Amino acid sequence: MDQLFIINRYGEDTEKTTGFNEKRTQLLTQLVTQAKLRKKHYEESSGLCQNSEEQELDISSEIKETEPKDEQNIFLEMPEDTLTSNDVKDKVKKKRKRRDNSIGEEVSERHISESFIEESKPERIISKKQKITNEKEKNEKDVELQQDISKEVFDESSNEVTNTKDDNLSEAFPVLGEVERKQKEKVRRVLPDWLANPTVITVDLKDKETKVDTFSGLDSHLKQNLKHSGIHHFFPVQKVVIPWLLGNSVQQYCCRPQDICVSAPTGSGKTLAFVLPIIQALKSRVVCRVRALAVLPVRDLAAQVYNVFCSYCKGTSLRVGLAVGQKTFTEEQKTLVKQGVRNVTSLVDIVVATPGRIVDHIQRTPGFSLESLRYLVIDEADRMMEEITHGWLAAVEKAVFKVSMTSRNCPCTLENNKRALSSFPLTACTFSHILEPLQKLLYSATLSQDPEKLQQLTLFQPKLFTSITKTPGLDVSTNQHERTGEFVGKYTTPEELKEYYTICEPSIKPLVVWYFLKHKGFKKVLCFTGSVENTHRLCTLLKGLGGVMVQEFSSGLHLVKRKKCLKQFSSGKIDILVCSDAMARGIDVVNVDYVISYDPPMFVKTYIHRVGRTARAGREGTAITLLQKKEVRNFQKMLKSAGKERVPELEVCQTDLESYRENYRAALSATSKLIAQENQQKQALKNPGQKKKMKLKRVQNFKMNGKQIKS
Ligand SMILES: Nc1ncnc2c1ncn2[C@@H]1O[C@H](COP(=O)(O)OP(=O)(O)OP(=O)(O)O)[C@@H](O)[C@H]1O
Repeated sequence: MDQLFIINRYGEDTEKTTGFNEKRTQLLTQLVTQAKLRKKHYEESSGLCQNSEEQELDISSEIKETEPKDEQNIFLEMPEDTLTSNDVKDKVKKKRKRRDNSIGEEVSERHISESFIEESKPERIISKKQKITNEKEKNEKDVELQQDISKEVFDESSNEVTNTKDDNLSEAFPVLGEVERKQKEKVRRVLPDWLANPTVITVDLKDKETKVDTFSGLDSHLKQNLKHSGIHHFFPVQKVVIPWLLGNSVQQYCCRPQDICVSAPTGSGKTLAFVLPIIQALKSRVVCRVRALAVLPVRDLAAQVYNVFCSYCKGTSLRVGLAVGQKTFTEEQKTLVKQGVRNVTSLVDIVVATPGRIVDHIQRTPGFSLESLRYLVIDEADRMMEEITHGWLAAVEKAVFKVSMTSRNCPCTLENNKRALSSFPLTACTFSHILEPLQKLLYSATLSQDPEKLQQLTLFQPKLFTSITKTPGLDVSTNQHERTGEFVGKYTTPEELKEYYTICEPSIKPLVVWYFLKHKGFKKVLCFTGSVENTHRLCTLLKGLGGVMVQEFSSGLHLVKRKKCLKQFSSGKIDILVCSDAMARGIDVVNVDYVISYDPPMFVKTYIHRVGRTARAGREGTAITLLQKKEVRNFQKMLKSAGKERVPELEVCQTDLESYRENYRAALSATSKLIAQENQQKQALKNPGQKKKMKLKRVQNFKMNGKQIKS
């Protein structure tokens, strides 16, 4: 733009200015001689800066002569090349002053560039003028001459720059520090030793090597319960973690057992990997006290784990409690503790809870004690770490270590707690509960390695069990963490999972989902949307399209209804369950064949948990993500960050879709009307006046209908 402007400006000015050609020729001749002089001068390489300044001032005074009368206006708009001689002088002075004040590497850099600017200013003006003359053919010769000069001068200038840098500048301006800028090396994450050197488990769920019958360490009633549940072989994560925990279950009087973190793919049987060893370790307890606490992020997950504990505790005297806020607080209190005449006793050995509710009981349920807690299970550990800021773990630990942290781990320090013990009669039982150490067991399919978050968990000598699959092309080398900064098998997905993406415009996404069901015959589909609103809208639209059994699954549904819904889905009565991400984590829905991500997941963890609802326990499963064309790159990038190969595209035949378009349009308009009506009703319910009117209307309708029925 500048250049264009100058050309125009000079073009106009030259026409206005008389005798321009003569002056230009004079100027050019002057420049040739100056350039030659300078060349000579540079060769001698002395007094360079002074020289250039003089020349600059000479030339700028020449320029002033050629400038138009309307100087002020032009000054406002003009680039600095065309300033008047006084301005140029001022500028040169200012620059020199600034330059003198500056230090370090900046000094030398700025000086080099400024000296270049100073030297080349007149030449640049000339080269711009040259363009004007180029337009006018009569000055062709001048142009050629001028080009030669410019080239010569430019060559000299560049020579000068290097020369200046080498010789004169270093003398004139002392260079402090290095001029060269080194490229910063990327900061590489160094994992703590326990994350960098985990126990690696190869997850092959089809491996039938470890039979339940021959597995040592578990009681016969547990084995019976396993068989009742149709489990005859242990999955790899169970095969490794259960014996390790059982080995630790024997009380160690002088040392606290290591805490563990288990990272294994979705549906690989992590729940039984803590349920079985806990039951086995506690089954011979004498006094009923809370000895195991499993904390899960949401009510449904807690209820699921509670059911697993209950079914495997059959045949033992162990009792399990649930604290998730499903019942009223008083009702829940009654299931956890019993108020006696003189004291309060625990009614449960194992408690499954959500973080908020357990804190409530610690604070408000008299006699609810965690002082005997032996196992603290943190399932969906990465999600639970996010909740830690709410202080649930601190509250639990405070309740656990009420006696004193050291006395729990080492009897040698009991001396220090004489005062605490003096209020109790000393029995074997008193000592046993004090000596029970606490062990934290963390489980997740997407375990976080954020040191800050892990730090908050206050793990004791943690040990990591991680899983890898035998997928070809997967990097499973033991020093992988050195290159990627992540522990081996951080985001492992089931081997049986097939992943695809489908490109489609947002406007036809519902049609594509319907097409999969109706045209491709997909059954037992879980469809994830990004919000509860989208869930409702899609569900209504699919119902409108007809021909498929659709059900909405959201946190708005009552727990009983949700259970019923899942049952119907597993038995095949429902073709597609539309849900939000509330359902993505941990929920074990039997027989999900397809997972469709209607709205693409925002985070890789969300993706892993969503697709993990299928291909569970060694079954086959398919996951399809609906994407716009522009989203594909980011999606692939996200999966790459999880160590996955490129996911292939599943194309939808457009001509097949076309045949359903008419039907789709009708369903769309019906859906928007329906949703508008629903919104109106919701608004009306918010307004008390309207609420009364609607109630009256309903009563009237009811009376009318009653009369009609009677007649
Ligand atoms: N050894 C086994 N043999 C057959 N099925 C098993 C075995 N162990 C667990 N299962 C079944 O596998 C399914 C998934 O188990 P589980 O819910 O424990 O997985 P998970 O690893 O916790 O998954 P997520 O990370 O999604 O919570 C359950 O239905 C469970 O009954």
